[in-house]
Amino acid sequence: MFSRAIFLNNKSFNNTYIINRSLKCITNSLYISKRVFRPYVNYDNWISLQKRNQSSLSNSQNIKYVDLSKFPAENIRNFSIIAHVDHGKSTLADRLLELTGTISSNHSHQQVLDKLNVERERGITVKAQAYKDYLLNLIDTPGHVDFNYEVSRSLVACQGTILLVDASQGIQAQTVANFFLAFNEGLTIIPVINKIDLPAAEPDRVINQIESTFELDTSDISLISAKSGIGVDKILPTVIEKIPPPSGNVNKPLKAFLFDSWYDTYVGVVCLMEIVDGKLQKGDKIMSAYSEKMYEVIDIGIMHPEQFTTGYLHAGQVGYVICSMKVAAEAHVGDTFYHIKNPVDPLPGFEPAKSMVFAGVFPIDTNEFNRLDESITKLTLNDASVSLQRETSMALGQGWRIGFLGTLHMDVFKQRLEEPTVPYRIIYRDGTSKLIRNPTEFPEPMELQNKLSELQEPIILATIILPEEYMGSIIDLCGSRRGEQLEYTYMDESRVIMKYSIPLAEIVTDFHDELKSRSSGYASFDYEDMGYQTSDIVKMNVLINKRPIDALATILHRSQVANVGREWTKKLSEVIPKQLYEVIIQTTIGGKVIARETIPAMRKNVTAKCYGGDVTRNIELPQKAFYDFLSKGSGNSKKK
Ligand SMILES: Nc1nc2c(ncn2[C@@H]2O[C@H](COP(=O)(O)OP(=O)(O)OP(=O)(O)O)[C@@H](O)[C@H]2O)c(=O)[nH]1
Repeated sequence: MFSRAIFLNNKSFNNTYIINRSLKCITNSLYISKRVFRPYVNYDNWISLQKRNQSSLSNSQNIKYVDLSKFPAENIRNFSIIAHVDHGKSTLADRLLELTGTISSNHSHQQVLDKLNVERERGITVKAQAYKDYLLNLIDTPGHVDFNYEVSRSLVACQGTILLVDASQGIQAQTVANFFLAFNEGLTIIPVINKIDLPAAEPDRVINQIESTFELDTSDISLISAKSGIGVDKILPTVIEKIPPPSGNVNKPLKAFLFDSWYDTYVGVVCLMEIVDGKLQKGDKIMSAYSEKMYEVIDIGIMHPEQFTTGYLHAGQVGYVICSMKVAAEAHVGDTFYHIKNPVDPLPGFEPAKSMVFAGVFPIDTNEFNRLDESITKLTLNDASVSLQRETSMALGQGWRIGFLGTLHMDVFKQRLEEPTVPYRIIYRDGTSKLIRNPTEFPEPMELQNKLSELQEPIILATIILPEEYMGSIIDLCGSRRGEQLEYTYMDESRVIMKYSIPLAEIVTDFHDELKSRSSGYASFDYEDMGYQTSDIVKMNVLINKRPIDALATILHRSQVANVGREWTKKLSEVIPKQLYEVIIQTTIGGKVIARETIPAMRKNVTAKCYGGDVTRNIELPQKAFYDFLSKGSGNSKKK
């Protein structure tokens, strides 16, 4: 397994692995392709796509000229499509763009928007379409729960949304989550049932679900097949009729709302903004309400579907803005921009991005550090929501601790990372608190005793939708992950929605896979942040001949200590080769030994000598033993 390589920035780094929790679990291999290297670059920006696939995109003659002055606010509709994964959002978007002539109906285009599925998970784009006398801005939203905040911000830029539901699958967990995000933003929600061409389609059943779950009016619901085009022509007239125009005032001071950005190698950071009030034009000097940094607008226009310069955007319009922003990290989703001489109150709801899942990354060959460092730094340049910290481990040398918004976000960086960490919170008696993302930051026993008030861990609210016959098995699963059932309701005669509160640490690994396998793929899952909750968490140390191995320390719930402790000592005893002296492996909590294994010495006489003196002096735990230990799946041991 050590022969595999990862590729960052298209360069090969042999023997480089991504390792969770500093060292507890090494994955089989890490393959970061060039494509994943820019994970959240928005490839719906077709300039990027053209570079990748010239033949299918050489239709620039199809781009129509758009004169923005012809579209007063009442003729603008800003809308989005929200759906569970695979319910047909991209196919419908393609179809709508074809209908308006924004892209050709040439089949080579089909699913162009979907070619980079991983990247698309977070892709938020605006594709402006001129349709009759209307300018329709289709604002694409990320499809995954990790980006709930990003979804909610991109919905802020819309006045309405199409809630797309697959006619054969019905309402799924992300349909529910996305519905409530749109509902909470006060958007007009237009339900649409897709895939009616499928033999398994049950539109009547899905209509019932939509009525009972969301209480939406379905009297004139559109039944469509985005794939074949059936019924799609009715959608845009419904959008124009039902969704209100934006209500901004062009005469008020500028208020521009940033809801997405990406990094373009040629032009730097491209921001997507909605002009809530006022007018923004090329050459204007603007300021971020969050960072108070100043920028000058270099280019501005709409996505049609490529960047199409208009020189200005006014109230109600949505488009791209290129200003003198150097790195994506300066573009904060939800931030408000104003003219430097005319500050305004920022729009409510802004939250700086917060990482919830952390992974340690170390090169096996330390000579690769600089090259890997360069590539990882570039990665964070492109993705404002990745956080990066240098980390040094005694066992592994220099590496990085990379923070992600959630598990999918991390998956883009790394296809499968077995056991990432979550941030825990320490509350001190004096009322102060601290977040810890790394077991090395966990307070020492003395500090715990003298200063600590409580320890807390992040909790999520899980929404699981499943056929009733799998309830027992999923209830068992949630129970084994310290989940607490909050409610369950029947969506129709055979499908159930269950709500659970579960510690985030319990779902970041294989929860989703396990849910799928226990329900034969029928259960769907979505989650939202529920904040922190008091928890009996402890730090477990691993000692080799009495010396703690920092990279193997872990934070876990007290209920898991006995099992994990025993399993780890056993696994380590299997992978550490015999030495000239006896090797003692222990797992401890606050000095108390949980489990112990002994590897006998190769030769008795040497053992006696070493063991009698400084037991730590001669220990040279080979790195390979660590990797073997980790690759044996230590990370999953908690779950067994
Ligand atoms: N039979 C049928 N298949 C469809 C229809 N619409 C989409 N599909 C197929 O469903 C699959 C998922 O469609 P996408 O448009 O990629 O779905 P999506 O919601 O964008 O998926 P994500 O990008 O993963 O969020 C693709 O294989 C489509 O070809 C339809 O109306 N009928």
